[in-house]
Amino acid sequence: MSQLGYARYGKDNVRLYKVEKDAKTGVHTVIEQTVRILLEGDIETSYTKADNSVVVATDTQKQTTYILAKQHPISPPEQFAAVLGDHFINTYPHIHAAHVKIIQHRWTRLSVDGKPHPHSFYRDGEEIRVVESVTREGEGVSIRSKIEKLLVLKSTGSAFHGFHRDEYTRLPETWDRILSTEIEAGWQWKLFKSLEEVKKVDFNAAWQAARDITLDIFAKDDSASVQATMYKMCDEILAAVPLVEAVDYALPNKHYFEIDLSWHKGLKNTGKDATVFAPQSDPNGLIQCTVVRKGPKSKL
Ligand SMILES: O=c1[nH]c(=O)c2[nH]c(=O)[nH]c2[nH]1
Repeated sequence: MSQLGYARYGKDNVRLYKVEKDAKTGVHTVIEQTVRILLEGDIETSYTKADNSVVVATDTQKQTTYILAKQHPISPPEQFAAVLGDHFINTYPHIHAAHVKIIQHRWTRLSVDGKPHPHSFYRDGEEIRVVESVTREGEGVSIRSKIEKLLVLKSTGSAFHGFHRDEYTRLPETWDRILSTEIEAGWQWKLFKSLEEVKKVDFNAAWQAARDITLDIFAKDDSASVQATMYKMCDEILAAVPLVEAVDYALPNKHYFEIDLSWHKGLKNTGKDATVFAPQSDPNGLIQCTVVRKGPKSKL
């Protein structure tokens, strides 16, 4: 009558905190992550025959996360994701693939009396660093790194004109508008054949470059559209990180509407006189793209 089409299972929302204490200086470094593990393999009978003998319990996966976090660095998260994936496919012969997602939360060192404090940190925004990896037996590790929830706004230096017009078009052209978005940027690494290959890569430098490029272009570009600005970001990241195969962005266009206040004593608040705006929570534009290195034309 029926058969299992696809299955994977694991532990989600494993919260992890690790501190490194420099014995000489007394300086602590802290990392907080949220980990998801999903395993694939010869696990059909656990669904179809109530056969739990093939189940590596999700609690075991959680305990393993803690143990490997103790035995290995958990930063950069790309490498820890690969360590976890490697463990599951090499420890259990019937497990053939491990999907690992790690969200790294921000703990930024506090400055106190003008000096970096040795053991105090603060959350300087909701931005997260995300890694999604798949370790597949006999193939290697596929890794995608991401920046998410980085909220930015520029109060000028953005235009939108020359767009297609027809009888459905109401939007006026603008040469000066507010541009705000919550940055979601991803970069796909070339397939790594082994954990050893992964360990040689400077993922932190790539993350820093992607973040710097994103913010630099956001601020400096005389933006013709979200589309044109995000393409420049992708292009520069591809140039800066040779091991990256593709860069993608998903940018909501968070609109700020002008408010006509002329009904009140002729108050001027439109066009070049606009200073008070109404931020919109919805709807929002959503502009996405993936940019790859030049080669045979890909489908668009
Ligand atoms: O940068 C933009 N891209 C669009 O596609 C678009 N559409 C729209 O209404 N405003 C904007 N802005």
